[in-house]
Amino acid sequence: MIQRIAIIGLGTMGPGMAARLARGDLQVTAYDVAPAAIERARAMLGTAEGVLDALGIAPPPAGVGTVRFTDDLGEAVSGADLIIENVPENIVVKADVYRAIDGLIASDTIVASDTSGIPITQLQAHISHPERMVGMHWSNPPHIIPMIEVIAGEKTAPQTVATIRDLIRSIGLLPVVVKKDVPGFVENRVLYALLREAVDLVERGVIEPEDLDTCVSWGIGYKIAVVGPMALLDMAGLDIYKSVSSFLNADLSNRDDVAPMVLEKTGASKLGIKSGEGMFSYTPEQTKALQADRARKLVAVRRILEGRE
Ligand SMILES: NC(=O)c1ccc[n+]([C@@H]2O[C@H](COP(=O)([O-])OP(=O)(O)OC[C@H]3O[C@@H](n4cnc5c(N)ncnc54)[C@H](O)[C@@H]3O)[C@@H](O)[C@H]2O)c1
Ligand SMILES: Cc1ncc(CO)c(C(=O)O)c1O
Repeated sequence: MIQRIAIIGLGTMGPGMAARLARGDLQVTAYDVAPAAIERARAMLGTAEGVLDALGIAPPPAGVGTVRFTDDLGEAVSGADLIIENVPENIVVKADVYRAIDGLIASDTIVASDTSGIPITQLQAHISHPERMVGMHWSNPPHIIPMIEVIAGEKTAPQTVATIRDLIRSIGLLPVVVKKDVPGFVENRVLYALLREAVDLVERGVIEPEDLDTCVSWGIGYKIAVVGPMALLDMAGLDIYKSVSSFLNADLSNRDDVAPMVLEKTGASKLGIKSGEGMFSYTPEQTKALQADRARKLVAVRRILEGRE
């Protein structure tokens, strides 16, 4: 049974994840190699807890768990039943972490990666006892989005998958077990198909970025939150999908490299909210207001989708 969890890497994803797990009466230790990231995460924890209150996620009868921050890797993983690796999407960086923890943890401690899409089979080549490694892919913001993908690599034991699936379920979240270890798993394969086309349309001047967002959020996103893609095919009619896809599929972007617009912006350190500019520009005040507004709307929509309002 999982009771103690260590989170390694406290950037965009770590703090919300820590808050959500503690709300499930789990004891969390949170570690990052960068002291500034630990301080930022400490500050973000309270905000995430406020959002969990607004979502009406009541602590279990046993009470709320704890989140303890540490700058010592050994202390972070000591006695953990589960380690969630949450460091940058780079196999070299992730493999360094697995090597660093390998001698510090028991052979049956489960090691989960929040990778966005590196196959688990590749990751588990860098750890001893690969049967205890599993993909546990959260979606951002992790304290608000309830779905988590669970992915087995070639060497993952079925029991490891079952333990993580049951843990997710036990704290009121929604596990989805992905049946094949394909790059990007399922959520990001679908998301990146959409993002490839969206970037291409903006890059080719078909539409302005603001209008692209209006079109997709109101035309597709709002609807797809209620009617998933498979159900949408039935709602539209498979005959319509057959006719449209017969001419449209061949015209969709099939770019197999990164779009020049994205390379240009990342090359100029325009990374989005985290750097103050990306597709749009953000002052620190705007960022704060935007994040609060998005959290408020996501909470309201989720409550309605769950039939709680
Ligand atoms: N950002 C998203 O929307 C999102 C969503 C789901 C999954 N993910 C995945 O989660 C992982 C983390 O993503 P993120 O967006 O939180 O990244 P991030 O860059 O915001 O944060 C990564 C953190 O890891 C820390 N770090 C780097 N090396 C480390 C080490 N050796 N030991 C401990 N800490 C270390 C960094 O200091 C940083 O704070 C990635 O694999 C990413 O693909 C990201
Ligand atoms: C652009 C992008 N890439 C990856 C992920 C998750 O792995 C997300 C997300 O969760 O929102 C994302 O937006």
